[in-house]
Amino acid sequence: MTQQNVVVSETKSGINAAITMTQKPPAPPAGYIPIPRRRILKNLEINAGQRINTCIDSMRASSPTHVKSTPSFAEEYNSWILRHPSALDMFEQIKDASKGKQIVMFLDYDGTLSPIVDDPDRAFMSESMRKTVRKLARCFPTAIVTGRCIDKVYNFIRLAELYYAGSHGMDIKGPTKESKYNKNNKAEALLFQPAREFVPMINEVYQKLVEKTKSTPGVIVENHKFCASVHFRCVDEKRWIELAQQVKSVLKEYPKLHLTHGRKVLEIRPSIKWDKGKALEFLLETLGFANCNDVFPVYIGDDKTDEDAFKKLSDRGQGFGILVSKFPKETTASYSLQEPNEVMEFLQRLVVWKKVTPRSRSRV
Ligand SMILES: O=P(O)(O)OC[C@H]1O[C@H](O[C@H]2O[C@H](CO)[C@@H](O)[C@H](O)[C@H]2O)[C@H](O)[C@@H](O)[C@@H]1O
Repeated sequence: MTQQNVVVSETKSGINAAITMTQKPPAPPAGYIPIPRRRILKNLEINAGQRINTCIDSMRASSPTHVKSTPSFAEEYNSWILRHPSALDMFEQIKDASKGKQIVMFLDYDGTLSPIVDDPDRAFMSESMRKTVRKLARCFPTAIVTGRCIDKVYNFIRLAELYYAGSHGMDIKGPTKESKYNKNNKAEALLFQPAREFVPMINEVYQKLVEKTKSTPGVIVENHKFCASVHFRCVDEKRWIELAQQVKSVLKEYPKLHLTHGRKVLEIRPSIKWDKGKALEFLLETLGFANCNDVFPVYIGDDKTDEDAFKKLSDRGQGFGILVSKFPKETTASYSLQEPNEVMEFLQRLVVWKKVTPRSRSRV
């Protein structure tokens, strides 16, 4: 396998934070009114408290408790579905919009191809979903874009003909099985890891997180090689503050890492300018669609981290995003599907359409 250049850029905030902690404060300017040290410390405590509260708010937001039968929910849902109609209901329009263009499929895993379950190690994909994705990959170039590390997601999917972008796009690999889209196994050489230098740090943080959170019942910590996850789906809500504090106390030693939130999961990620949106763009370039007008990328995902990819498509003005959700959520995706079963139906319809569409009407 060949390896492409490693591009790593760090956010200023992480570096600044490190400098602030080690440097002596500069001399006060003329007219400077000294603030008592006690008040500064108090303010720092308030800021730290606010940060924990923000973290707790995000943890709650990742697990909304909607009462579907209330009139206000119905009203909110009806207005949302008008803005993000079902991709199944809009299938004819989607077909029309993509005619003559090369569809490229991007699929998130958890909550999109497999239903959300309590134990991340048991998030199995159904056999019918696997068959559908296999057929899909015969019709269109298809990539899995996931927060999980490639090895874990591959164990669930087991389809060698797909592109994989694991660890939130920080680990990109091409198909290992020859297909229509990677003749002569050219794509097999593809390996792109923009956060490679963070692997030892993530390993260290993972071990510290396991140690720090072991007193919190229900917590699961996962090592995804280029990032780590702390699951709180099975942690009693009364202990969320304690858990957020444990995680933050580990992270404060690592200014080059930052925290994001997924579905009942805290994600620890390197502070580099890379996300699922960048991974999508990279894959389109790899497939030869860098400056192409006749490409039609479709990204299906259910989580906050998928928004980076939805936004990328919206910025490019190409294709569209589909959010998998039963509940109204703020999103840049154009369409929606309620659950993995609907995703499967949508993919099956694409396959059937592709098979009956004369060659002249679609690009491949
Ligand atoms: O990008 P994704 O493929 O959606 O991965 C995001 C996270 O997915 C997994 O966690 C989620 O699914 C679990 C199994 O259903 C569920 O228990 C958890 O609450 C969800 O957040 C995965 O375990 C994480 O590491 C991924 O970051």
